[in-house]
Amino acid sequence: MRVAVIGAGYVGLVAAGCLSHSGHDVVCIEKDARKMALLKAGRVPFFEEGLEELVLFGLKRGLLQFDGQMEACQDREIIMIAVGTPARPDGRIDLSQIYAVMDEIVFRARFPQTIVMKSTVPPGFGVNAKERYLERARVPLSYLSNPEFLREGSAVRDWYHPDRIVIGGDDETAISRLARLYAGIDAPIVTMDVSSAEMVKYAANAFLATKISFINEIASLCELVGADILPVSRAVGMDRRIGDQFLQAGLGYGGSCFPKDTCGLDFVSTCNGHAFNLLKAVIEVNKRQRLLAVRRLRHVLGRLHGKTIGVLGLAFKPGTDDVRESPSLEIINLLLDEGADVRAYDPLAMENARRALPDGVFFAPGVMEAVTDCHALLVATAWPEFSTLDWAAVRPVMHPPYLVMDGRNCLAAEELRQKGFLYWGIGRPYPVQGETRNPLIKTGQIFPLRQAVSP
Ligand SMILES: NC(=O)c1ccc[n+]([C@@H]2O[C@H](COP(=O)([O-])OP(=O)(O)OC[C@H]3O[C@@H](n4cnc5c(N)ncnc54)[C@H](O)[C@@H]3O)[C@@H](O)[C@H]2O)c1
Ligand SMILES: O=c1ccn([C@@H]2O[C@H](COP(=O)(O)OP(=O)(O)O[C@H]3O[C@H](CO)[C@@H](O)[C@H](O)[C@H]3O)[C@@H](O)[C@H]2O)c(=O)[nH]1
Repeated sequence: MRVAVIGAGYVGLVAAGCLSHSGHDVVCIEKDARKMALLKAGRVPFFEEGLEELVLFGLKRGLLQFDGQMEACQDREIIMIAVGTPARPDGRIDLSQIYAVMDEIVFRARFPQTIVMKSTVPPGFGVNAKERYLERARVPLSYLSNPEFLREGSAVRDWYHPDRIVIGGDDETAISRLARLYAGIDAPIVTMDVSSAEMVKYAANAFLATKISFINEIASLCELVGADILPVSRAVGMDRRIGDQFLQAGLGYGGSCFPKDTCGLDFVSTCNGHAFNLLKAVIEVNKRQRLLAVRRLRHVLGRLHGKTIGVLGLAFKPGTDDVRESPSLEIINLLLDEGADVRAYDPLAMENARRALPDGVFFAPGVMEAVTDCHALLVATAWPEFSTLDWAAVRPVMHPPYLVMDGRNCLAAEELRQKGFLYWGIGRPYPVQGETRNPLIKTGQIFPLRQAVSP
């Protein structure tokens, strides 16, 4: 089929690469000139496992093209929109990129086409869009909601093996056309109305974020009562009704989706007169997890001014170079505010982090350079490179108290303790001998949740 994908970001480029690999004739339209130059040369502007190979393959077979102009979508049966929908500071979703492409599509349409919304847009958007845009078009245009559930770091695999394909719309012909596009993918197709499909996306992300904040709350309780979150979450997750995924306690969720989509859904709720208190608490707990790391460093080291902290991991999760809403970036900013010297390292995300962080951070060329002269280390991203590090070689280059704060519970705690580190994980037993309770976690007192969530 002849397809246009608008936006060559994580979603758009994966869609374009995978669809062309499946034999469709795809043009991917991207307005950023820097990205376009890279793409035309067969290079992917961000790291995503397996994507560059797909792009090169598509270019070579002539089934994938890149274009900087919207004219390129004029002769396509299907137009997929995959531009950004970032959050505004108040939580409202910024739909300006969507409006701009919808305007262009409608203005240029000369024959019936199907518009497929891959971007995450708030429930109700599609219904409004039909009135606002499609009724102005000179030719009949169909509109389908087709939310995307891929994860960064495993995006190509997720594209080919989704749990389900959700299609929202009322035009049966357009739905069948889109289903044919996905013919090579072995997944159930679930159809519904447009607003419901839009809601599925937000509900799924909000639920996954809820699981994370829930387990982080249990982790805090574990520290208070002297329990250990690792066996707790493992055994809780073995209940098939609960499932073992998204139960890893840590510094909280980051990335370009969960933070914006939880706040976006909260905003939609408020606009509709509904106080989604559960979701507000999920968001609040997530904010607290990041601050907890700084409070713990202060608790062990005293004043952070003049102390050297190594931050291992800048990407919001392993397997990506994306630093959008990365917990470690927020923590680094807080550490800098307190006068700490920060040495940072990430196997992939150094360049993006350099652009996002203020001056004053030392970006180490390797992990050993990052840990040298540090009083404390914070592991903020669970890169395998950190769990397999030669920790025996780390201690001699550090200063007392040799604190290792494991923000992702990805290190071998006992081994590190034996090697003379003061190891502290999230929801793990408090490291000071003779103490079972962590004196820092008094959720109700420090973060008066009830006050924070009241409308
Ligand atoms: N990143 C993910 O893992 C993921 C997963 C599922 C859904 N989503 C959703 O998909 C959407 C896209 O996310 P993303 O992470 O791929 O975004 P992104 O910011 O990585 O990419 C968006 C791209 O669209 C381009 N663009 C914007 N306006 C354009 C225009 N008028 N013409 C051509 N190109 C234009 C931008 O330059 C950018 O390259 C968002 O709504 C997001 O919430 C993201
Ligand atoms: O048990 C867990 C699992 C994840 N995380 C954190 O949660 C964040 C998001 O992780 P993940 O969901 O793996 O990454 P994303 O690529 O942001 O993918 C999410 O967001 C996408 C955009 O909407 C959706 O398409 C995906 O289905 C959804 O998983 C990261 O900071 C992780 O460190 C945890 O803290 N604990």
